[in-house]
Amino acid sequence: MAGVRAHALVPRAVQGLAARGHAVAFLSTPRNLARLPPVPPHLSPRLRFVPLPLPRVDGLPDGAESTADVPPEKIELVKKAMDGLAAPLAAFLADAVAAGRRPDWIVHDFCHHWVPPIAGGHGVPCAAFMTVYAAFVAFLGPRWANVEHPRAATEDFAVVPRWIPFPSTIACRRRSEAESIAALFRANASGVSDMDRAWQLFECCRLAIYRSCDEVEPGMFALLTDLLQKPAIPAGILLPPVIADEDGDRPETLRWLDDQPPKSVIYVALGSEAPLTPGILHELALGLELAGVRFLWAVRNPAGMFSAANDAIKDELLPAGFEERTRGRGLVRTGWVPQVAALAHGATGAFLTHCGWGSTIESFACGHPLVLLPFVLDQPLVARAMAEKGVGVEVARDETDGSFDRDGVAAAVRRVMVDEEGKALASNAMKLRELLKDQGRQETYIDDLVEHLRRYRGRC
Ligand SMILES: O=c1ccn([C@@H]2O[C@H](COP(=O)(O)OP(=O)(O)O[C@H]3O[C@H](CO)[C@@H](O)[C@H](O)[C@H]3O)[C@@H](O)[C@H]2O)c(=O)[nH]1
Repeated sequence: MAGVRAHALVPRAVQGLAARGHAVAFLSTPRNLARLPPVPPHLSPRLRFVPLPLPRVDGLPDGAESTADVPPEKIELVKKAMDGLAAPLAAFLADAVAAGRRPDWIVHDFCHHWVPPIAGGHGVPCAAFMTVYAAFVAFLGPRWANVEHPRAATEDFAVVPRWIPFPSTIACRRRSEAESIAALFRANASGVSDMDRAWQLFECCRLAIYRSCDEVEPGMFALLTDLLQKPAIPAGILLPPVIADEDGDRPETLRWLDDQPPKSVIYVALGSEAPLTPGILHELALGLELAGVRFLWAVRNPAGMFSAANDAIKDELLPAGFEERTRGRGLVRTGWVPQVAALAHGATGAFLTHCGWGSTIESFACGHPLVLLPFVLDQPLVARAMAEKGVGVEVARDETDGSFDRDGVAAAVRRVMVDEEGKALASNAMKLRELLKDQGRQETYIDDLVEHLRRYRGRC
């Protein structure tokens, strides 16, 4: 499990298994492991992080190990480099088996289609862990459904797939959205299409685990079980805990929030994979300026979130004079921002999000109304679902080319933060929070997952 996904998931999912008495080895690359929260001492006897150095591939910047470290056009190179971990994983597994420590399961990310054959050679079953919106997996569909109903043109992704048996609005609305999904079906610089990775995985794994739950996506797991012909297990929303003081040092972003009035700030972040151009960042900046509200903006450096010289690059990313004109009511940060803690802060009142599934889930915990600015993959489908739930409004876009402008940003931000409509959105978001805040209920999803792992371990 690479990068930002692991950062969000390790505390609840992996620690949740260790807390139930299971020994867990968490394999990832050194830099991704270093970004993870430390293992609590009471779990350290059962949970260990195992670093597998990432092989070099041409064109991948030094030190890049996750999608957050590279611009969108290099994301496939991260997958290609990750594919080079097949031999180290095989060696790790062979050693474990030889030492009498054969794992009961390997649980892995969607893109590692090479894991099940290696695991199968040692008689170890695999489970795929899907961190995207589960409905998106149903929208993509299994291989057999795509063979029966081929989707060749981008227009084919603008309609609800025939294999969704109940009334649904799940379809792309704009050409740019459909194009990003159609691209998943084509071979890319990693040498394998994303759909081939996912399909090979589904065909070989025994279970598919989803970061979701019935309260958020009712009916979806029965459909996925049916479509993919293997149990679809919701693991719950796996909210990471709020860590506000890292090593006792309160981050500057949180100190800035401490000085703002309650619920006055919109937190702005667009995740790690949205294809951001200077034009997009400028319109977003000018829209925030026009909206006239307080904001905390975690800007992803297009060169990679962890690039050095993060602050120097702001001059290139932002419109001239933007920071001076918004000083006092806005803060822009280009490095890592503790998003979960920023969202949970009392000064934050709304979230402008790209609708990545991780960010969307994190918003549920705080009951924030959303300004929806989706770009690619599952994000447009998540945005539509959030708008249908009445918890957010989407930034207006040109229906043909998908572009947006500062006026659209300002209008959506004001609808959520200033206008009367914002109160209804906030109230709906709080209702959703109430539905999901039952930690006992969320823990039963992990208990059910453990039960499934037990039950399906011996089956072929
Ligand atoms: O400065 C930062 C930047 C990110 N994060 C965290 O990083 C994660 C970002 O995840 P997400 O919101 O899912 O965004 P992406 O990284 O863009 O997610 C990719 O993967 C998701 C599934 O895992 C998909 O839903 C998205 O479409 C795809 O872009 C979240 O937990 C954030 O809290 C921080 O804490 N601080």
